[in-house]
Amino acid sequence: MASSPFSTQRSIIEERAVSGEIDNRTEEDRETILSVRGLTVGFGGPTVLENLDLDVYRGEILGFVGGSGTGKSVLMRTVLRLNARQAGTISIFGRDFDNLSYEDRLAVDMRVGVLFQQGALFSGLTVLENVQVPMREYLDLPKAMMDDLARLKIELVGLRPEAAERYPAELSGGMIKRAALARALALDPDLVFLDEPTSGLDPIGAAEFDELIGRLRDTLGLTVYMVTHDLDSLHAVCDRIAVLGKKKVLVEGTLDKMLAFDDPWVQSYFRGKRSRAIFENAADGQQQR
Ligand SMILES: Nc1ncnc2c1ncn2[C@@H]1O[C@H](COP(=O)(O)OP(=O)(O)OP(=O)(O)O)[C@@H](O)[C@H]1O
Repeated sequence: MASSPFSTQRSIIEERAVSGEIDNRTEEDRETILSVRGLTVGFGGPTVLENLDLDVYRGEILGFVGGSGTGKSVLMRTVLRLNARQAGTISIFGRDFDNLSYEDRLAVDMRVGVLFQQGALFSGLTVLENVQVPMREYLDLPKAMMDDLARLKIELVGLRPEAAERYPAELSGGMIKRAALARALALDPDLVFLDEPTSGLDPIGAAEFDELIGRLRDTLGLTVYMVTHDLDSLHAVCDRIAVLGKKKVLVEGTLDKMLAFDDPWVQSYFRGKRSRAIFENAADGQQQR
């Protein structure tokens, strides 16, 4: 839903609340929004991903982690059809991508937003114009309407209205991430991919960004696929974690499952000094409440 540029954020929230999309569903009735099966990707040499399976469920924030160079970006780019694959199927919104017509692919693309690492804003365009890039690509709207919609998105991500007229070089790191998020939300997507959204932000900026992601998921019913190295983000906003290793999804589930999983990388990542500090502080905070 929500691909119409005419729907306001309020109506989206109301529709989703009425339709029961924003609720606490049990595991059994989770709707799979993205399903990857048997995915193999390589670039001529050894494969980067091999026979990988992954499901992403509607309304969740999935945190995707893994050692450097394990293929997190390759997986995301392959799902977005920016990389070729040697084998495997990708179903999105319940439809196998390989069997879609050109028009259906465009319709699927409109329901997906992407925030690339470093924001990837066009330096020669203002924030407003950057947010309008997907609108120009997919929609045929009068300029005044695109301006209104872009300003709405800019407000939605917590940027001040004046930011609309600024160029990327005039923005702080946190503002760039927010502007890139506004662009990812330009077409009211159902699913957003975020590639290391908090990298390069200071801890306060990163925490604010996490809070924004959580709030957008809660209010818009977004599904979020977030590649991250940020343990704070995993703890603060992710409902589920997936770990990439040995060319596939090594383990997925809750933090408790990660802590119990017998693998050297998973153990050092989730039981390292820094992780212990984050998780123990959080546990103390909960006990004191
Ligand atoms: N277009 C490409 N051509 C050849 N090799 C590639 C290409 N894209 C990625 N790779 C290789 O695939 C492997 C996985 O890269 P990828 O960028 O997905 O890792 P990552 O898990 O995202 O790492 P990081 O956390 O450091 O960003 C690397 O060895 C990389 O060199």
